[in-house]
Amino acid sequence: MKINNISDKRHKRIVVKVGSSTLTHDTGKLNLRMMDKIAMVLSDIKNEGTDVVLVTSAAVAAGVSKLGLKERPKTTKEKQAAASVGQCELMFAYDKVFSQYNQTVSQLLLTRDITENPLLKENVTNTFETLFTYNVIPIVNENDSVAIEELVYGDNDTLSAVTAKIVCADLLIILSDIDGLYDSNPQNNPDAKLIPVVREITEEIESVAGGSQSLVGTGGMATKIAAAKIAVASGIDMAIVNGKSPELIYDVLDGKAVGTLFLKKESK
Ligand SMILES: Nc1ncnc2c1ncn2[C@@H]1O[C@H](COP(=O)(O)OP(=O)(O)O)[C@@H](O)[C@H]1O
Ligand SMILES: N[C@@H](CCC(=O)OP(=O)(O)O)C(=O)O
Repeated sequence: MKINNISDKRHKRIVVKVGSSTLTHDTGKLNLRMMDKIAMVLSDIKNEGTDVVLVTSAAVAAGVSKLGLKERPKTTKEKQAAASVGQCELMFAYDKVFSQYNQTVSQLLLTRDITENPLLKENVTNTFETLFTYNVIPIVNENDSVAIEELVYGDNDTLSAVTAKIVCADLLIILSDIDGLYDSNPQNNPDAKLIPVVREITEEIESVAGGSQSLVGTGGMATKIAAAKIAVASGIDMAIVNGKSPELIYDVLDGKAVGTLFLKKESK
């Protein structure tokens, strides 16, 4: 069933965000099979002629594992150091999996306040646009050594919406550890029901979106709603789907009823 007009136009540019819980095993180590699946789908979509940006988390998780730490650090400086180690590991793994599909990737470490500084915004925009002309898939994470606030609150969801706004994407897809937004947190309520389409982000929608309960994820649904607000206000549709099946990205592009879709103002 087609639930939206997303598939009526060809997508010129999409941003896909994937969180730490999707990218790591319960052991805390990187889930390489998952990274491979994501690389395959995104490379395929790129081959169709759509510009793709990947916003990724999991630098801290990868660093914790590589440093052999027993648990995720509590202090900001330890998280920053772990992210610094883990970001190398993460990009090394992405470079390898994307190379299998003949795709060149690049790394951009951003802070979400870049839109507030015209010079920084112009520099970042120029970098993205030039990378697109080279047919590169840019891979974005927070600059965790610089953006202390974001590391503390852990919120790559907002950064993905800011990125989608900067590159003027048509669509932002957030891959989560859950099927989408429910009318209450399914971890606490087994009767919770999936909300397939959100046409307006009301107070009621905001009130059902809680925090994260995972050991590695941080933002929960609350930060995804914050991201959706930025996206829809910027004329960008946003979808939340389960990251366990990256093939769902094709379904979103085809306008099928998967996950939760937040419609931009003009689509209502
Ligand atoms: N209303 C809700 N619907 C769905 N998930 C919710 C809701 N409220 C809170 N959550 C929590 O948000 C989590 C998803 O966010 P998060 O833990 O940050 O993972 P990820 O980084 O994979 O997106 C869910 O697993 C769930 O525990
Ligand atoms: N930027 C950091 C933290 C971001 C974070 O935890 O976000 P998420 O996993 O999407 O809730 C990292 O890469 O580990």
